Amino acid sequence: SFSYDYESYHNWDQIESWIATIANKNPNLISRLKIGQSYEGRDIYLLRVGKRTGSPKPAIFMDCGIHAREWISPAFCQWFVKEAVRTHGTDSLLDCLLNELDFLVIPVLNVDGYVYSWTEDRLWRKTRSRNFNSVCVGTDPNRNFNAQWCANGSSNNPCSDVYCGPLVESEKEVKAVADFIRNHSSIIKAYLTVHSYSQKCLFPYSYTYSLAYNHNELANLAQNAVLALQSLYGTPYTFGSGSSSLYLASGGSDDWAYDLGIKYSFTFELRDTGKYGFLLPESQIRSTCEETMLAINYIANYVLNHL
Ligand SMILES: NCCCCC[C@@H](C[SeH])C(=O)O
Ligand SMILES: [Zn+2]
Ligand SMILES: [Zn+2]
Ligand SMILES: [Zn+2]
Repeated sequence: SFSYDYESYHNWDQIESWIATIANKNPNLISRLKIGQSYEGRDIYLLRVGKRTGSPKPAIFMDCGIHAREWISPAFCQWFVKEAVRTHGTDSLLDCLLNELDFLVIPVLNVDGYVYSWTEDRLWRKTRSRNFNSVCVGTDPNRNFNAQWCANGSSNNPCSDVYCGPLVESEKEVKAVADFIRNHSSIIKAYLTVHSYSQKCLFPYSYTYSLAYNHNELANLAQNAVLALQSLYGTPYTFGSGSSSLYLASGGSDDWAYDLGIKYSFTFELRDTGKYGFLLPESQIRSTCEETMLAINYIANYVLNHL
């Protein structure tokens, strides 16, 4: 296969050409879709990973790079796709899962923000949409979904890093992913969104302290996913509902997907717990991705057994 360094961070140009190449090289396992365009006109790509068996298969949706500065997130989505290719035909757990499931992977959702974090401001979080009558740029895409939009845990100040935006789904990136999920909600059985940092596995709700209707199931699943993750290097993770184990946050993608009816919905906060924070060294990409694979595979296997 073509050479690509999965243990270093890549700029958008490199990731965009990786997306094209990995799909072209593996036509029986990967197809590339464009689900929309960013505010600044860049393409937003989705990779459908799974074996073509003719019949439509249940799918797990996973997005990376909602927040620009969280570079370990796109690194993980690339790692995941690489592992699907690498283990194809080996009867690995992932290979077996891919007999029955598709993974719908968005390597970088907030492409404009990602580019900006490479070129101008490494710690940028939001989109790069221009705000009417404000000098401040961008909306927090993870406060822009239609889930108790702009309530507690978000701000209506365009200068805030948790600015909810002028309207629900005001961001083209958010609208693109929400439209895609709405249009495929019958096959999407789980929603996963990958962030950093704080080493947590979170599930709904973040917009309220009320418990999700399958809270106990989600808590057990999160606990076991975290145990699987920890089994590799002992990296300590915590888990729980977003509101209880992190903070109140309205307008989130996970809560929105959950209320749409996708009952397995998780937000992963990858390494670390603050030593490097968003600036996780490249030397930790491999171990972070390897341990996270165990959690994702665990959840996927559970979902497959609970369709
Ligand atoms: N729906 C919110 C899930 C919990 C918060 C996740 C973090 C990731 Se940086 C955030 O969006 O503040
Ligand atoms: Zn295979
Ligand atoms: Zn984030
Ligand atoms: Zn985070």
